Amino acid sequence: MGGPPDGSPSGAALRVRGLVKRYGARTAVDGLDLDVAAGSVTALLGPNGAGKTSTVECCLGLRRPDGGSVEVLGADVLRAAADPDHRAAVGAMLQDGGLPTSARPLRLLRHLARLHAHPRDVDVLAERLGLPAFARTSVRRLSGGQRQRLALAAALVGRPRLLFLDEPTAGLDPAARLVVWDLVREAVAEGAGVLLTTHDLDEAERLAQHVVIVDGGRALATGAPGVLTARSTASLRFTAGPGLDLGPLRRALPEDVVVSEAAPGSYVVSGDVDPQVVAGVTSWCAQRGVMPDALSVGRPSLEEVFLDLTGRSLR
Ligand SMILES: Nc1ncnc2c1ncn2[C@@H]1O[C@H](COP(=O)(O)OP(=O)(O)OP(=O)(O)O)[C@@H](O)[C@H]1O
Repeated sequence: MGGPPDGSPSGAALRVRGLVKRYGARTAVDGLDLDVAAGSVTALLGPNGAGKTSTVECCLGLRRPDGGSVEVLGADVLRAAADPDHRAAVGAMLQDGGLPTSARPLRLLRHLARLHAHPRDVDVLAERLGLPAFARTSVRRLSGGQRQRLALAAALVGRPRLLFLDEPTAGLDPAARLVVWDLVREAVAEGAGVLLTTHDLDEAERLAQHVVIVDGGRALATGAPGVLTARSTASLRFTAGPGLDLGPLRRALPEDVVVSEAAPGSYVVSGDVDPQVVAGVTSWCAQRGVMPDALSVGRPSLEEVFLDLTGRSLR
């Protein structure tokens, strides 16, 4: 058996061009482009039904695309899926696990490690993910979070050069989340390319160098998290009692400035927010005896950019 494939000459771990996936009359993925560079994380973000899972399944060779191309470590995905060396170089942690239900966690990990040329140290990996606490429990009896930690260990144990992580920290406690993030960063530092699907924008901002926001199977925006947030204009936010009458404030501000109560007691002033607008808001507060709390002016978070683009929240 040869070593793991080195990837394409460009260093791309994954290259997707014009991907189309249809289920009967429904088009789940509609001409999507996607890149994962070696040694980096690309986050695929989108609301429910956006086409993320279909995309990942096409990239893993689990579904045949209806159009476009998918290159995995420099080879066409369907050829790569049929080649054991390529398969060994790709790790995946999927929502429905795919772990054998009668297996015991540590025995399963040791078995998987033996299938790879340069596996991670099973005991160290298991310890970090807290697997020894349920080493004797069969997969079918594990809790959701335990199964997830085992699935991540199984995806990482062979030191994959391309790693698919589908909501890796959903439902994990905060301490386990930090461990998962550390493990992902370590895999990336060793040169792995990671495609991360997540509903957690904080996770995307922390881990990803590149973000693709999808909806309706199409990319609505792509770029570094900082670039995506910098594209949007600054807004002013403050909290105060809910239900303030915003009519007089709207009339006091320029027409292109939008004032809204995004959630009860949480106010957003967006548009061309300049010093005059800030002064207009604070003097309106002063006239009404309103003490604005947590008043800030700044670029929106990735979460707000996402909401603007898709009109939907991720959660
Ligand atoms: N096997 C299937 N047969 C028919 N339609 C499907 C199938 N799988 C997915 N779809 C449809 O394709 C669209 C995209 O689904 P997909 O699961 O790829 O989205 P997603 O972004 O992963 O969603 P979620 O965040 O809810 O997991 C949806 O409209 C879904 O109903």
